[in-house]
Formats: sequence, C-alpha cells, structure tokens
Amino acid sequence: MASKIIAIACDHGGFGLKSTLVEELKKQGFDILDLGCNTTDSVDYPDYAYKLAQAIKDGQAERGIVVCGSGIGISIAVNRFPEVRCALIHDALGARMCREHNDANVIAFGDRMIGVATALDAMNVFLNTEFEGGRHARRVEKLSNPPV
Ligand SMILES: O=C(CO)[C@H](O)[C@H](O)[C@H](O)COP(=O)(O)O
Repeated sequence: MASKIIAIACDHGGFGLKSTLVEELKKQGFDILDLGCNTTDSVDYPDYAYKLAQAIKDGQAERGIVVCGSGIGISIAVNRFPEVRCALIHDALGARMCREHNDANVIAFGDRMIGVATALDAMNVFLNTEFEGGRHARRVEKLSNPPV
C-alpha cells in the first residue's frame, strides 16, 4: 500500500469498534481521516458511508474502513460508488481473500457481530495483503464495467 492514510467512518452502532480501530491504526503509524460519527447518538449510516466513499473517490485515502451495527447497511451504501470495492468482513480469512482476489479497497465490520480481537486481526490482514492480479484483475476490471 502506497499511502499511510486510512479513511474511517461509522454510524452510532459502529462508534465503539471504530474508536478501537483508530487507536490501533495510530499506534501503527497510520494517518487517520476520521469522517465520523463521533458519538453513540443515533445517526443514519448512508450519510457517513457517502463521506467515506467520496474520500476514496477523491483520492484522499487509498483504503477505508466502515463500521455499523451489522456492517450490512454501511457496506451497501459505500458500494454504490463505482470507485469503492467494499467487503463485509467476519474474519481474517475473508480479509485476506478480499485483498488477494477482489482488490477490495474498503472493508466493513459489524460492531454487533464481531469480537474486537477478530476485527483487529482482520484489519491487519486487510492492510498487509496484496492483490494477486492475474485472472483476478480481469474480473475486478469487469466490476467497473457492468452491463447497462
Ligand atoms: O444498517 C445497519 C443494518 O444494516 C446497521 O447495523 C445500523 O447500525 C443499524 O440498523 C442501526 O440500528 P439502530 O436500531 O438504529 O441502532
């Protein structure tokens, strides 16, 4: 990964895990583009998802992490941007596969679904695994050109 900037966003259901992930990323020397939210007050996940997707689209960060209660709503929302390839992650194997095969540039976690240790492990794998390319490059390219 060329950039040391990680964009991160959540809704109220993901605020706790986001805070833990930010703490760990800072320890590892990453610069954080924290797009909120910043409390557990109820908010709407698309608002924060779109901020993160826009940051990826604008090139402000190469990789991003989104968190909501289940990870489902916020991953659906960021994937509405063609520049984003977001995978909803439940373990380190998924994190490895989404990098090696799908060149995912964003991962989503469900704070109400995943343990902290598993999320930290998966985040580290996501940040340290390269895309394999080859046959997968052809398939990823097709993701940018859906039939209309
Ligand atoms: O969007 C979601 C589900 O797909 C997220 O899990 C949200 O965090 C969740 O829906 C929020 O629920 P709440 O009852 O409003 O806290």
